[in-house]
Amino acid sequence: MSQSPIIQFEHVNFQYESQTEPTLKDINFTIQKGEKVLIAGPSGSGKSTLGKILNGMIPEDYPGELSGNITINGQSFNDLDVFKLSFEVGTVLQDPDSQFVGLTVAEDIAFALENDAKPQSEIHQRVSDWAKRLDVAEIISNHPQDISGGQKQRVSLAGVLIGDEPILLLDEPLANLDPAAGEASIELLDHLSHKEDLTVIIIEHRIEEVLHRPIDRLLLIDDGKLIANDTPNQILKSGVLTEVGLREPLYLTALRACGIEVSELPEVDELSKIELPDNGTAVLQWDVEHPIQPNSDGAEPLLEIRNLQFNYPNRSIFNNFNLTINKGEMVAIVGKNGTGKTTLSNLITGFLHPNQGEIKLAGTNLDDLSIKERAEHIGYILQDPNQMISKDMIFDEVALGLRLRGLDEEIIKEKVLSTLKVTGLYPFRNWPIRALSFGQKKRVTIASILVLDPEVMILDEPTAGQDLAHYSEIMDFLEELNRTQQLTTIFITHDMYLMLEYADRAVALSDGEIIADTLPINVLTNDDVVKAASLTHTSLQSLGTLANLENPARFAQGFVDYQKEVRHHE
Ligand SMILES: Nc1ncnc2c1ncn2[C@@H]1O[C@H](COP(=O)(O)OP(=O)(O)OP(=O)(O)O)[C@@H](O)[C@H]1O
Ligand SMILES: Nc1ncnc2c1ncn2[C@@H]1O[C@H](COP(=O)(O)OP(=O)(O)OP(=O)(O)O)[C@@H](O)[C@H]1O
Repeated sequence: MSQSPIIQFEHVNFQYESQTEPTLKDINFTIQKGEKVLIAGPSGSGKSTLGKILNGMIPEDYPGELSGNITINGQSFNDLDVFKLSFEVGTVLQDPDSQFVGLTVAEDIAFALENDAKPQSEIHQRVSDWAKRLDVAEIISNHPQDISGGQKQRVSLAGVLIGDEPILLLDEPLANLDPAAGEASIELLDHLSHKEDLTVIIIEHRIEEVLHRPIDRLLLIDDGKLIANDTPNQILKSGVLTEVGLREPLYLTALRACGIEVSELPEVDELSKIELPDNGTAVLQWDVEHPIQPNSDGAEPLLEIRNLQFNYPNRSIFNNFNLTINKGEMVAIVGKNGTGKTTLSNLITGFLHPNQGEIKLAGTNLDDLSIKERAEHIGYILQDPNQMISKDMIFDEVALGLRLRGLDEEIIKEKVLSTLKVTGLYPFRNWPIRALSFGQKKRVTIASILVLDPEVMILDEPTAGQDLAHYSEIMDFLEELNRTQQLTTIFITHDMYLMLEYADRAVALSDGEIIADTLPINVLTNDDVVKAASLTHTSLQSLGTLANLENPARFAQGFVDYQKEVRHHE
């Protein structure tokens, strides 16, 4: 890494036109050429706002008051417009949908090169190389809307990496990727940054996943201020991440729970660098003292899928698929990007129709119900909140379904406000939705379904883009509904901790087939399933292995359960 600044912020403030307070306050930092920097911070702290300044969307698309000095690759920000900046900064946005310009995946990946008027043969070659590297070659002719969420993320990554800009900015690049693909992307970025002197800036909540490969520096933002700017090692030791409501790597939380003084260990930013005091006796002792509680199962079938067959015009997804979800269960559906999880949800909610087979809810064949009637019973939260939102104001969005049901306005108000409270949105009740961060928008969509009291909730990646505090708030709330009202909950997730923490059953899919249907922990103990479903082991398991425990996976589950217990008592 050469010591020459590529990005410099001096006393930068930014206030959106519609806000009364600045969103970024006196931000100062320098990023050197070739550095790999992680920007983290709670939801709504201003991370994406900072990203939007870097790529010129602020002030171009989001007007407001920007002050201070910014230099990018030796040029003053004042001399750079969005067009000029696009040669300096390649961006992968948080919401890949808003970035697609081509009619096919291939066109989309090629866009930057077409713009540079590169020869067609070179474009072809490079598109096909990048498509292979990001595992999207198979869907290269699809329309960008006709691919899965994780595939969209990979396509936008390919479309940016192909452009060769000196600075790469990625806003939540891991949000929709399956765990194995997430690791692969981080490895790819690491490889590129070593080889090509590329400066990489990653905005992410998922700190542990980003630290899968070394990061030079971590910038921590809280409430619009830069509160830490240091090596990951120093920041992790300080414990500041949990103080601002972010999730530190779980192996560190586990070490602290075992009574090990993390701040006294020399290097903690990789589990493999940690030398456990007394050969891990403290971990062993903790493990013995915390046996896991067996789950009780009550089996009253609620949702029954029988002999389901479904294909898209050019692709078969399900062939004789069978699954029963029982009343009151909290089920996680996990598996590789593009394996059919969202398709399955769309078949249940009626947005798609099976070619063969049937889906029943409490004995009623869902084919007999319209989408609207199904929606009375089954709430569906999409991966991308922007696809669900139709109103300008938060209150109106959450009230929409109740108004369609013709309820009295007083009752609507009461229900909406109480739902806004439990979803943590009450302070924003009079805000326009466009002034919310991505994570906050996601909560609005959850609120707008919860307010309708469904019997089954299907959530596609409920916690993607959420910081730990909001993630726990939403999931604890769903869990409480599940416990007290027996609300059957199915969630699709790529987050292995989420699965361990909240699901009482996990269904792992691969190529449209169920390859495991068992307790979450059993999914992670079976190496064949982990591989086929593109999952990863958790660092808690690796810590268990490091401490020579007999059953490291059981330790992981024990610790996750323990943490939840502790949180409930706080
Ligand atoms: N278009 C906008 N207009 C007005 N205010 C906005 C706009 N976008 C964001 N904000 C304000 O800036 C704050 C920070 O938003 P930003 O998207 O930068 O947060 P973030 O840290 O990236 O959050 P998340 O992790 O949830 O995506 C929001 O809470 C909101 O107050
Ligand atoms: N409208 C469509 N037309 C054709 N193929 C589609 C369409 N929608 C999805 N596909 C393909 O069907 C497969 C399953 O997609 P689906 O969205 O169900 O996957 P997923 O398991 O939810 O993935 P992810 O984890 O990335 O969200 C993918 O290979 C995708 O490219």
